[in-house]
Amino acid sequence: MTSQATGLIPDPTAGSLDPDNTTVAVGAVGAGDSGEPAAPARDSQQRRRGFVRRFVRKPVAMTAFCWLVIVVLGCVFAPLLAPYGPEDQDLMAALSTPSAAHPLGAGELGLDVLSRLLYGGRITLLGVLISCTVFAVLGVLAGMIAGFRGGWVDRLVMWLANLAFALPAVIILLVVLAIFPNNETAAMVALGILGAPGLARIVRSVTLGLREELYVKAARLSGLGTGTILRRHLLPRLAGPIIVQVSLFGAAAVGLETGLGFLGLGVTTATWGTLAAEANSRLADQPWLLVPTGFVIITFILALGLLGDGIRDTLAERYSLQPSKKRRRRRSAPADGAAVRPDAHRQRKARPAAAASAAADSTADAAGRATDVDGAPDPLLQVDGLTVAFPNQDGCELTVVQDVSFSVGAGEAVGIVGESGCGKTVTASAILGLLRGGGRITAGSVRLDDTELTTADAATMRSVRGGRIGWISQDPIASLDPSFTAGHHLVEAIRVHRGGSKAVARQRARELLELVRIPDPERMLRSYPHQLSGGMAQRVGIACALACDPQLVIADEPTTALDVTVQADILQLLRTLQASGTAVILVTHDWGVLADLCQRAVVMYAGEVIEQAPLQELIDRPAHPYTRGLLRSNPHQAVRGEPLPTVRGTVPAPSHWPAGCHFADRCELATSVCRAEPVTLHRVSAERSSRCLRIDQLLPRPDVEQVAGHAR
Ligand SMILES: Nc1ncnc2c1ncn2[C@@H]1O[C@H](COP(=O)(O)OP(=O)(O)OP(=O)(O)O)[C@@H](O)[C@H]1O
Repeated sequence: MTSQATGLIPDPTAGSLDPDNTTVAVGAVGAGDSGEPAAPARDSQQRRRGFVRRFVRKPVAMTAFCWLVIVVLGCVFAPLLAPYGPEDQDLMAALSTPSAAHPLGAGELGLDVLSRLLYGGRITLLGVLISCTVFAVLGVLAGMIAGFRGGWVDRLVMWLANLAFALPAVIILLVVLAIFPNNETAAMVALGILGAPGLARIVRSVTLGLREELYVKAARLSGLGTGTILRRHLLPRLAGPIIVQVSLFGAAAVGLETGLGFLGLGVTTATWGTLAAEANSRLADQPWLLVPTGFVIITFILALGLLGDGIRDTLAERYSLQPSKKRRRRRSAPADGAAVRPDAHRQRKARPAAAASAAADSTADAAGRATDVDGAPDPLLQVDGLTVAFPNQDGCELTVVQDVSFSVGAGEAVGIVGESGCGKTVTASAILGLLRGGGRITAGSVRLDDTELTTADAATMRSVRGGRIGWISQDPIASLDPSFTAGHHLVEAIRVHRGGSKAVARQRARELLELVRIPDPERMLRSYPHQLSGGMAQRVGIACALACDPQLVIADEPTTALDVTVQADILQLLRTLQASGTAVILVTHDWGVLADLCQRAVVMYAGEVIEQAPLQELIDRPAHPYTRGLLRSNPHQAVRGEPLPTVRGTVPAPSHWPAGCHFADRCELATSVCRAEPVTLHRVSAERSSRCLRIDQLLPRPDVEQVAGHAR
């Protein structure tokens, strides 16, 4: 079962993955895909500008930043910069305005205002730092875990957050200071804890959105653990809101710390707060004293807010450099189209039957390698009676995929086909153990080679995802984290399973890019997702899926988002991959794509497998009225001037599945027997099975070998 391990990856220097060399040459595709330089070159320049260059162009944020740096450095280096010690007295200069000896004047007993501001700032800023650290660590951790995990963890964290909100913060702080008199650290820690639920709520709501991003799913599918995904893929996207919230909280903490000092509740030594209190007490004698202290406190708070806004805007610009979906689609067309086969479009339009036999022929060797003496493929993947349910709004579980059984032999390509909502993606996700939204496998089993996946622990599943099973997404650009280069994605995917140094992983990444026919791998390693066309991004996605020589690749509508000419190349790549010995599950609702690649098809309808058969047989003689209807309504077979036949009605939602045959309400052959009770999948011949009771109306008698009992 590990046959793919070494033989899978042909020598990249051979120039092409194509086993029969009948199609695209490396140079051709390479030229085509590299024929998209204009936009990437511009994007590349924009990228190089980087965060710092964009930030320094914001005069307000830069001024705020400089002022904060000056104040912080002044406080940190107070022993070096301050002309006097914080308690040094110059009685002759008491309550004086600015002079050469005292640049900001002197307070009671001739204490130098500038020196006390610098020394006092050390205590104030340390308190603010402590408070912000507690606020950020607690808020970010709680928010990310609640948003990412969901379920009871989310409910618990939100319950605690609501509880914290309900507590009167000022009273709690006064209680803390009563327990720890003049202990400002305790007060600032308490302030951080009391503020953290607010940050947690914001982080949670952003995380809830981010966790549904395809690139997060892709990271899980490549085997990354939750901690790594949170740290590497979510935290950078959360940085904007976190920075803004921390800066606002920092400003509030400065205000509170000085307030405590002003009220005499903080430390007794000089802080900005005690200085303000002193100045306030001598307002009638020397009003000037309030000016420097008030100025520093107010401008520091203001600068924190402006800095937060500036950083947030700069981060937002970084992401706004990504093209819109529409632009992505536009870019995927001409860039790749320039050098694809002239007959690509025609091939895509080819009748499924013709393409099916081509697929069968071109992959006969691979399939042959994977068959035993009886001609039955080795079941690399065996799915038995898989049933999946999701919690519905009433808190009950609703079954959305029911009793799904099929197998995939080593090196075999199997297509799962059906209308939207039939359960294809849920089935694929269940195989990978990645059901979102509280979904769970309620019955059945999934076995990969010798590993039972439905009962495997988290560590085993992480090693399976991205290791033994690769995944190719339907939206290649969205599957790549916009914060990272293609090289980073590949190196990450390689190292998570194989470990080793970055240099070795990068070399392997380069080889993988050559393998998927990317003409300038070095440049691609440095490219960000927004710089890629759809076709290029999909090649990178395929390279990621192949990173650890998987036994099986699940491709979820891998060509749906691509231009038709690029589709042909991606399909060719998958065909070649499969011919090299890797099994492929292709999730699709496109017969053309299916026929291009697969030897067998599994047809799903309303959560059930309703038919499975070798592709050519299924196309020639469908054994279920739904398959027949789907094939008739295939747009590739449309006759100009004639309306395209359709299957009337729509797929019923899982909550409205009929008691009997799920297809009965749309079926022209259905009788009362079909509606009476559930219909099981029964064997039609050695390699075929169907869930239809009227099969004798569809197939000639000799084909109907056996119709087993249909009642459950
Ligand atoms: N998180 C979820 N919570 C509840 N129901 C879900 C969830 N995900 C999917 N479903 C339901 O499961 C059923 C199958 O959905 P699935 O996405 O697998 O269909 P599909 O055949 O892959 O469709 P498409 O081709 O549009 O992707 C649908 O009825 C869908 O509403």
